[in-house]
Amino acid sequence: MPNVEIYDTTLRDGTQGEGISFSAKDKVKIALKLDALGFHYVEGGYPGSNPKDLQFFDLIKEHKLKNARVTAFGSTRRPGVEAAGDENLRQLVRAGTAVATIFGKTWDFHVKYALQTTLEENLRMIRETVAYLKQQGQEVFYDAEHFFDGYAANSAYALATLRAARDGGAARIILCDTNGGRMPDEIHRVVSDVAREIDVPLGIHCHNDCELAVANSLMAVKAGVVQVQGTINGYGERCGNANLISIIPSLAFKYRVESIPEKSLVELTELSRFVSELANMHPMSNQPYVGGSAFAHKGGVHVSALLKNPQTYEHIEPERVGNRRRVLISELSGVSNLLYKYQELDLGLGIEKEDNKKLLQELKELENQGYQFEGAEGSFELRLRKAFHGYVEPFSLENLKILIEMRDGTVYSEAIIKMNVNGRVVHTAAEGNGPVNALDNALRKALEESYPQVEKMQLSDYKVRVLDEKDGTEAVVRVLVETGDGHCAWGTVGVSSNIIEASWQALVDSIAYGLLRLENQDEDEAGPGAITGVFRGKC
Ligand SMILES: CC(=O)SCCNC(=O)CCNC(=O)[C@H](O)C(C)(C)COP(=O)(O)OP(=O)(O)OC[C@H]1O[C@@H](n2cnc3c(N)ncnc32)[C@H](O)[C@@H]1OP(=O)(O)O
Ligand SMILES: CC(=O)C(=O)O
Repeated sequence: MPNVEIYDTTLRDGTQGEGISFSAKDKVKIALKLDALGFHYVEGGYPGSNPKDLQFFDLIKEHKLKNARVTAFGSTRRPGVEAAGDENLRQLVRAGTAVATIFGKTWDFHVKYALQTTLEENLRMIRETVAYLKQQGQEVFYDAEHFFDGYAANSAYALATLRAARDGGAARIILCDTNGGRMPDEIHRVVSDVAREIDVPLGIHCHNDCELAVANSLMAVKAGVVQVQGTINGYGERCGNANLISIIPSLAFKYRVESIPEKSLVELTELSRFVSELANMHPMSNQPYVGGSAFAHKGGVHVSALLKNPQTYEHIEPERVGNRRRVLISELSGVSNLLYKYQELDLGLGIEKEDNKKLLQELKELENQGYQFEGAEGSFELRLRKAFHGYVEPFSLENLKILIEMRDGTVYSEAIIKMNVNGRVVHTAAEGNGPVNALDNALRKALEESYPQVEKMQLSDYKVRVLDEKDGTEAVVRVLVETGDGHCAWGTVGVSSNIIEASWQALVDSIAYGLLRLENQDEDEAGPGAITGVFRGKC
């Protein structure tokens, strides 16, 4: 038995978040993933709301889940009708889940204004709905909506609503901070009070409107709840729900409270990214535990200590949640950042202290001009190799011409380049959707005979940032390019007051770095003695 059950509502409350919508099939994929990781409950949707949620409940029946119990969500019956005649409840029963979770009103203010019924009728609605669903063979969880607001306004009535749920036969009563406005000390005090009054196992469901949903959920566990409801990445209505991706490792590592099996914790980073991918949301880089920046170290002072002992600036080892440590190169770096990178890239042997200081100064000077190596590890490594390992790009530009022509209202772009590729002069031209695309096409064309591998490299992101807007169209721009080969991705940078030149620098670095990666991969395969492990980027 776990100490705390994890109840995931990504597929219901998560989809109440702005911009979040899953297809029925994607919902099934998420449910199966949560099941595989040992989540205890997966709330699949609101069957009384829409056909897609009903479809999910049909689809999920085709799968045998190993750990999770699927639950369906709905409300208490409408005022003045029989539970058996309520359309929402009919759909809830039709969903055919072992568990039904219903929400009901706790706050007298809501009963009066939202339901527009009497306090007594609300108590009957709660008790009769729970009892009816139980009679239909479902285990019933009762979500006490606005519990903490209701308790603050009229604690006697709020407790009476919980007793109505208990009398109807609820198996769990979940206290909800629906508006997300309550503070952690209050949550602890109120949950402790309720635990003394109500003899049904309690749960917690918090929203994040004061950025406290995780803290409030942890306080509720401290006060004795056995179930925590929340969503992956904290998706949900308004500012979101309690983020299970933070709650689960905090329970495990900070409080030694078991929830999902310990072996699943290393999968949390992957789970977070899997769900953000299906939700079509950018992963949040500063997300605790699993974000790309959660263990990214930038300040030289931090990196210096980290090299001596990682615990100096990390609250846990990143690998425990499937994340990894990163060190960034920037104007805030010290020599320690370089030393860390050398270790990471197996490149540092024999570099003198003075040379490190010189390279660091050069990097800081370049950052002052507008370069940014944080997102351009490819460009950084090329500089490192040029400075200390005699690296020379296998190609160089001799001549470049860009033609832009407006014909019959359409703009045509063409790039003509003359290059030296491995000592051979190559002259090519290519068209493109715009001058940068034409440039990219011409560069690839020039290289394709000597380096057919270039075909595998695709530009996956291209960002231009104007560095000093007040200079208008004369301003210096920074171009950041991300390139991938279907397996890994790497960033490169270019800076100039001419956007074409900045783009060219970033493109050249992207291809040169891609070739270097492949070359070293081949050498890796060639066996011991080869230069190893060049790339540590996003794979
Ligand atoms: C705290 C939460 O997050 S609860 C979950 C909220 N989630 C959603 O609302 C998403 C899904 N919702 C829906 O698809 C729709 O709102 C439906 C199908 C549930 C209802 O649609 P409609 O019948 O058109 O009603 P509408 O959405 O306009 O209003 C909600 C109704 O539910 C009633 N209601 C609200 N809470 C409860 C409750 N606990 N028990 C019974 N009725 C309730 C409201 O009083 C209102 O009734 P009214 O139409 O008589 O004024
Ligand atoms: C039940 C629910 O989603 C809430 O109270 O926020």
